[in-house]
Amino acid sequence: MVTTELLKTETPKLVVNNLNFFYGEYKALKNINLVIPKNKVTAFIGPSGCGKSTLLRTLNRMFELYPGQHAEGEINFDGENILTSKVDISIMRAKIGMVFQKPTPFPMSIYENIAFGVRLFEKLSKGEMNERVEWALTKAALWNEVKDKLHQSGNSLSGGQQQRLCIARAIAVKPDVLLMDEPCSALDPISTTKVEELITELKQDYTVVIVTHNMQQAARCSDYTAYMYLGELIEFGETRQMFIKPSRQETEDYITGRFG
Ligand SMILES: Nc1ncnc2c1ncn2[C@@H]1O[C@H](COP(=O)(O)OP(=O)(O)OP(=O)(O)O)[C@@H](O)[C@H]1O
Repeated sequence: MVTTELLKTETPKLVVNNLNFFYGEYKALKNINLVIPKNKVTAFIGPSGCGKSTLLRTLNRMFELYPGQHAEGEINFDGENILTSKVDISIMRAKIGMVFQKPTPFPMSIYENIAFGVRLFEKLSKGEMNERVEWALTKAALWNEVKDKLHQSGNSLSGGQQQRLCIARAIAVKPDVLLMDEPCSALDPISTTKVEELITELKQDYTVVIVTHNMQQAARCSDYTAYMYLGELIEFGETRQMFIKPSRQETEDYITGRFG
């Protein structure tokens, strides 16, 4: 129902149909059906262990890096099911980029952190690469802080700057979708505000999906929210609506802190 309403106003970017996910025998996602709208921020919320990160990692097949994990069903990305074996995984992961909970700069310079991934996909001249590095760092609201020290190690930056560097790295390969797994949980309040502002700006160009434990963060940053519990999608809808008047009692109990 919500999906039908949503499709009247939004363009779907990712469409999840009958998705089940298994860690070995354990079924961690149960028949998930969900539409992620284009150029919007969608938040996954729910109590610890409900499957938020699992769902996020399924959206670009990140789980395949680990043995014994598999997904069944469909995840249509601009109409192509990315769970089929025909898909070129490295191209798909460049289109559906990921930012992790802990900032993970590569052990190389700030400049190389950006250029490294770009070189895997494109052959740019030195001048074009310089432009791309500046563009990505500007988009990630980091350029002014690092433009005079591009050849210093990425690890020399503060935690908040490192996380923006990781966002710049993901953006540099020109993805369509950015998946963010609790991107602010290792950051101080000022860095968190910067990254939240950045997320709001990024949706002009990208579709953003964010996992968060922080209700206020979901309310501040997202347009749509999915509430999950025990591997099931309980409710999905407009964030404003869900926080004012959720349609399910379970969602209300979680949002108001009565549960979880
Ligand atoms: N590598 C794994 N092997 C086996 N089970 C796992 C693995 N990772 C997660 N699980 C289980 O899958 C379920 C969903 O976990 P997931 O990490 O997706 O939840 P989450 O909602 O992101 O939790 P949190 O908010 O605590 O990060 C949990 O029951 C968890 O114990």
